[in-house]
Amino acid sequence: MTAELTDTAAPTTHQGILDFVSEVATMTTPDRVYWCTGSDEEWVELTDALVATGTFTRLDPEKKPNSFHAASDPTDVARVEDRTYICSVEEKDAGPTNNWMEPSEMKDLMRGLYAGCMKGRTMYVIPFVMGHLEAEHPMFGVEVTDSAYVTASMRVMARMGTHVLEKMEELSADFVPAIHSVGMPLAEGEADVAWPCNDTKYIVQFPEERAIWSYGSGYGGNALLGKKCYALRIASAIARDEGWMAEHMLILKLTNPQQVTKYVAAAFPSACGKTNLAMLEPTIPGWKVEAIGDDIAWMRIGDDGRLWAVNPEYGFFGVAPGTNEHTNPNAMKTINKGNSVFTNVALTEDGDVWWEGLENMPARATSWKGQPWTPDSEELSSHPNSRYCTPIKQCDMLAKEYDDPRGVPIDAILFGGRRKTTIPLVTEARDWTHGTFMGATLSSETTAAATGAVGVVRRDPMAMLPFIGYNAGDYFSHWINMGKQNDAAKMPKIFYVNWFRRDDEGGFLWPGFGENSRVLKWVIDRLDGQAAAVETPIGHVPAPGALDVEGLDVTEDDLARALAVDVDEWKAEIPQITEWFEKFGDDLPTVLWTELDGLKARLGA
Ligand SMILES: Nc1nc2c(ncn2[C@@H]2O[C@H](COP(=O)(O)OP(=O)(O)OP(=O)(O)O)[C@@H](O)[C@H]2O)c(=O)[nH]1
Ligand SMILES: O=C([O-])CC(=O)C(=O)O
Ligand SMILES: [Mn+2]
Repeated sequence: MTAELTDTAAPTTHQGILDFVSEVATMTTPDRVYWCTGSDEEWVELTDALVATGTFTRLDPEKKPNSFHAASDPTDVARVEDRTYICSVEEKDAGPTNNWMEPSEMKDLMRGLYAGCMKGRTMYVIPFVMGHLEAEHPMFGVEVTDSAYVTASMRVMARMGTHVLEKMEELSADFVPAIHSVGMPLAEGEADVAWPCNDTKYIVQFPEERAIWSYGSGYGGNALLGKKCYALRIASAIARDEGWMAEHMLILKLTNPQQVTKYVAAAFPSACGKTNLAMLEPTIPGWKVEAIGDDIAWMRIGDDGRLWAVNPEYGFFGVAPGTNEHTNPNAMKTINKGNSVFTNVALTEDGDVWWEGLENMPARATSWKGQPWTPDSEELSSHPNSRYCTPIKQCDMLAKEYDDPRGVPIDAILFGGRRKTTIPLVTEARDWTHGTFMGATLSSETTAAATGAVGVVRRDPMAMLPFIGYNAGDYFSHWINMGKQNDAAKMPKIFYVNWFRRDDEGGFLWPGFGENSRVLKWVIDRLDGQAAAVETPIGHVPAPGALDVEGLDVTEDDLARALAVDVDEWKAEIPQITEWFEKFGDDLPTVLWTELDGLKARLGA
């Protein structure tokens, strides 16, 4: 580490922060403590140091200015859901979908792991705020980490630095203390490796205490603790207590040819299309999409009784493979401006990055594993969960409302998953409770965003399965109550979409990406009753001819199959939903059983 980034004296009088930092330093014994400022000089020093240790490779500034390639340890590539715990005081408060351990037992165990774990390293102190610093109740955090990579990434993903620390001091603010260590202390004189980590991993949330302890991984949601750990797991517990919602949702602004504006939030599981939808380029003339968020939405009832959403993040942590000028031109423009970190993609000979699905396949490259790669190689050049980390402000199509601490009033919520069968392109819920049923029974094939088997259908309620920071049965009740306690007419309408239905040969029935604007149009037109729908056992679907398919290159047969409600496929779903609901015992709101009974009756099941 360069001389500049060493032992900065504590730049705050906030006693809670001072105590937290000194307690962690005493436990983990770093060689140095560095308080992050968020300055440009700090970025230069951090990234220079990361280049010096071999973690970063600087990309050609002509292609990607001020940008870097990183390759993780091949065992540390995604969120580790089996190592993720909700350590509530009572086991039942973690519910049947979370791993649990008694908090003091977990703390004893982790204190053992943390003891001396930062030896030989610098401990970075990152004061950050999720959401706006000017919010009515700013949501502060302090992450301490022994990873310069995490520090550089947190600078992109969250508002952080001296101005945040000063505000915390001014308000004597509460904050979420978040401890992160890669779990690889260095002995005297021992050389570091490019991606330190530990085979033992724990990603732990203490929901009552509002604290996060993470150990052993340097990757993504395991390590950038403002994201999944705070803005979803801890925030969902806070939101339940305070009557708001923390959801795994993109937020977009949609403007129609008559300049009428609507706001849509959408919950899809990891690697199921949130970033792509948030940055969509409509294929239908006169329509415009602007992005507000691509992963997380915090939603509160406003004075007007509507549900207002903000994106608490400051950057995009997007899936690289599949991203290209056709599927997501706006992501390409954003990353091409530079100031980005690319992890686990291929490095080309001319100092750029490449991944599967990107244009201009190189004749030779270095794979994410550091091996020579050519188009004939059997292995992929990039890990399927490789990511770009890029500042949100670089996105030209970011809506101006992103900067408004009040957020935007949501008109429609979409749930969606990755299903080869059964789930039609789009279905409208009858009401909020039915929409909650759709969300609670959401299913999707697993992806590479988490370790474990890929392509297995699992229930992923509201796309929050790995992120609900408390009992999922109580979470469903909270959803139901949000509808009951507020003016139903002002709550968003709920829809269920599936871009991933397949034909018999395994091809997608629906072209997706920009063409999804046609579905958004139907959704928006439904809000004021302009688009026709037919009632089916599972909800309202577009009436024949109601979906705008002008100029769309899809056969009538494929379109019909994408939209079809197949009663037999749905009957097969019933035992799975029943089994899923039974997991929650008495904690499942009875109205969800009533919804299931209604569905069964309508299907004749
Ligand atoms: N077939 C098809 N694939 C899509 C569509 N939208 C996105 N994808 C693919 O799905 C993968 C993940 O898309 P993202 O938009 O990054 O997913 P995400 O939900 O933001 O993922 P996380 O960042 O993990 O939360 C990429 O490989 C995309 O190319 C679509 O409409 N149709
Ligand atoms: O958390 C991560 O590592 C990446 C992400 O956005 C997700 O998995 O939903
Ligand atoms: Mn995500």
